[in-house]
Amino acid sequence: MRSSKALESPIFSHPDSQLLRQYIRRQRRELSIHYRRQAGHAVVRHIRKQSTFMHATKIGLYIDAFGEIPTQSLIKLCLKLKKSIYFPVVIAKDQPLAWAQVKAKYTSRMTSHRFGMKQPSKQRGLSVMDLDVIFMPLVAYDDKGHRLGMGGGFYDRSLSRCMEKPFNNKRSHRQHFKKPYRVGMAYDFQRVDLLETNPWDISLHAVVTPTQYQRFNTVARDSFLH
Ligand SMILES: Nc1nc2c(c(=O)[nH]1)N(C=O)[C@@H](CNc1ccc(C(=O)N[C@@H](CCC(=O)O)C(=O)O)cc1)CN2
Ligand SMILES: Nc1ncnc2c1ncn2[C@@H]1O[C@H](COP(=O)(O)OP(=O)(O)OP(=O)(O)O)[C@@H](O)[C@H]1O
Repeated sequence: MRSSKALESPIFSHPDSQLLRQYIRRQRRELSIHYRRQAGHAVVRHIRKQSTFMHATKIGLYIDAFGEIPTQSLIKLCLKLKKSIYFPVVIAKDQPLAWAQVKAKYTSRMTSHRFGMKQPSKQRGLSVMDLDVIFMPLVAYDDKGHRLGMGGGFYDRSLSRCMEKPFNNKRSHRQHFKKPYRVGMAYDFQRVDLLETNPWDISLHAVVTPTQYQRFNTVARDSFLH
């Protein structure tokens, strides 16, 4: 797919997160279903080459809404590779997400949440730190791996628990990160020059777009925190 340049409008050099959210969410909503589907296939072609993904067992995904990168192809791949897949469940506004496991016929056990997305009907599940890799929706990201989400703080709130603890996975030559490995899913136009950051923000290990799989230098930051 064609790459698009990062947004360079002056209003984003000291970005107002709310304005940026509105701007990118509108762009995302206007994409055709065909364009979105192609993007969903394209990201999978990058993901399947990643050893972190191929070695992972428990994968956190999302059910796309709001024009996000579709996850259907990724779900199919995970199931084909016999991985266990988990979807986020919003329990309450100030609570971390619960991660409910979903098997092949996942569509029958979903409910619509009033925020606008579908989620598993189950109100219980794993904690995010039990997952090996988590694919996260996002509104914008920058080259340092900062992530801007929908503004609910759900991912940051959930992931903050992992950052408080020492390395919670057995470290091998392959695993120099704190579980879960955090991968953002984005269209290329969601990259911005520099995002405004907050103390609670938890950055990404990598981002996958239709044109590339980009790793960030998050390892050093993870290590400082234990
Ligand atoms: N597909 C998907 N699922 C997800 C997320 C996401 O970003 N995408 N989340 C990531 O955190 C959590 C849900 N977070 C959300 C936070 C805010 C809004 C939101 O602003 N929704 C409405 C207004 C809601 C209201 O009526 O109060 C809107 O679209 O304007 C939606 C989801 C968990 N599941
Ligand atoms: N670790 C945390 N503990 C308590 N509150 C938090 C934490 N992380 C975020 N929040 C709260 O969530 C609110 C929204 O945060 P932010 O704008 O960074 O969300 P976001 O990353 O865009 O959303 P999401 O992660 O759901 O996609 C903030 O006002 C903040 O007070």
